Amino acid sequence: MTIAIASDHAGYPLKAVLADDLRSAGHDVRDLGAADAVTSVDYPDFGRAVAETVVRGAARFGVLVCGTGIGISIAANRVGGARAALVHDHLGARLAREHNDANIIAFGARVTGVEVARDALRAFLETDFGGGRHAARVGKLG
Ligand SMILES: O=C(CO)[C@H](O)[C@H](O)COP(=O)(O)O
Repeated sequence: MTIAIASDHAGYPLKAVLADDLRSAGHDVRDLGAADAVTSVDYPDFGRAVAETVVRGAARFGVLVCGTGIGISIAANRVGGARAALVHDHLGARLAREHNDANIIAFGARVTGVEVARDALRAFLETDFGGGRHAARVGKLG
């Protein structure tokens, strides 16, 4: 599937690992930046870019990384139709899909270990939305 990914400078090292994993798994990865870990950039630009790409249907899912994951997920969620979940572990990743139909997963590279993030991303992509009682709730998100 097509997956859009982006980070700021703080998230760049983890983004690079996750993008490699996605390519190895056969996904079409659209890397929207940042270009490196040394040039200081602004996380809202990258959160918005991935969210707009997902919402217009050019990618099925988005992956975002900044230092904490907080700023970049806030930015993504300012785009209507984006449901960005800041995730710290496997269970959160699974439930973000199953309960919230999240279409973007966000990580904090300064707070979440690389292997935890890799495992959480796999769980996110392997889990379908549960529907049922969750559908009306997600509908209320707008
Ligand atoms: O986590 C973040 C936003 O939520 C940013 O990655 C963080 O604020 C960047 O900080 P600095 O410019 O000091 O590297």
